[in-house]
Amino acid sequence: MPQSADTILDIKGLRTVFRIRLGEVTAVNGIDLSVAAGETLALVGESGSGKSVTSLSVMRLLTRNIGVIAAGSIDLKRKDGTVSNLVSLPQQEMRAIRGNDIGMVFQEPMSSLNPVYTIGDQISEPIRIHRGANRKAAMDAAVSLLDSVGIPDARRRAGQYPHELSGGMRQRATIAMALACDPTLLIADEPTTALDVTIQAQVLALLQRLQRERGMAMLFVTHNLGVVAEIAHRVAVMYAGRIVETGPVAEVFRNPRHPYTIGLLASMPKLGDASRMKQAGERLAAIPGVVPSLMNMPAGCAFQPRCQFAVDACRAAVPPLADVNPRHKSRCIRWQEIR
Ligand SMILES: Nc1ncnc2c1ncn2[C@@H]1O[C@H](COP(=O)(O)OP(=O)(O)OP(=O)(O)O)[C@@H](O)[C@H]1O
Ligand code: NI
Repeated sequence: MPQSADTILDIKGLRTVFRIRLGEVTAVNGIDLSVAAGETLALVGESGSGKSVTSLSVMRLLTRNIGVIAAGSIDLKRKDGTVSNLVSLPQQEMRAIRGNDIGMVFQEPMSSLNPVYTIGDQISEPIRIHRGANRKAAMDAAVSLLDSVGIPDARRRAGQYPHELSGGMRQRATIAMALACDPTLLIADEPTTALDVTIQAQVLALLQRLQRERGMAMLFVTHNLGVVAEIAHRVAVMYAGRIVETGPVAEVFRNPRHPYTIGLLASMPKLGDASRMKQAGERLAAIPGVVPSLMNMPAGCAFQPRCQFAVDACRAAVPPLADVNPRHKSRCIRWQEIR
């Protein structure tokens, strides 16, 4: 499918490997993904499927000398309209892109916040660096950002240190920090997983509102299909480093065409049942069997040992990503038969 003019992130053939003592593991094994302006793409899958390694590859935050992008391209349309292939940029240029063209929100807000600086100083810092604003103007911008992410009494909060804020308020502050320079792309990796259930819903709603208002592209990593249904336009389901199904959220949920997606959906708690939604990660174990070890992958389709539909051909070769329709793809040779 041709890329639309407003494609912000365009990943092609990405392969990311880890060179560890026992050898090499391929955590991301040739994935294609694109996210347009104004669109949220969710990456979903069980623990270890390669979601975070994908987002770390885009941010070029892989552990140096251990995690390596071995193949593929990651084109990012930047704020000035130019397109850069992030794979080939030196780290020095990536530092100018992170926090400027790409905003980042992680699971644990304290991983983004420095405990020894006030919230206001931390949010105004990128504004001073990337925009060249003076101290006063940058602080005013930080306070207005804190206000826009729903932090009450923003001026006073800006003068406080991270430990003086609740977990939910801290995550709102990191979101404000991520948005400080008006990024074209927001990458959120499990941004609500560490929060209380009621706070989770509020932070999700906040991210959704900000994504819409700012027309950003958002890459949203989660293991929770309930969250996908709430926030994303399109979904890519990952399994053992590959995308096994992708398409518009409504269509994939209504008409899943990969046995793994069908299993995930079957083990998903009912929507709106917040306390059970939080347990969705554990409940994915409702699919019999376990995710294969990347060091010891099964022959053919990686899901075949757990699949009730598997036939000999599934063990013979890795299935290609087949077109269910131009927007909906499944990496299952039996996609037409399964229900
Ligand atoms: N620093 C590392 N060193 C070696 N291998 C790694 C490293 N980080 C990730 N991996 C490998 O990559 C695989 C995928 O990890 P990743 O963090 O992307 O999973 P994930 O889908 O984000 O799972 P989770 O839902 O638990 O966050 C891991 O199972 C592991 O084999
Ligand atoms: Ni992860």
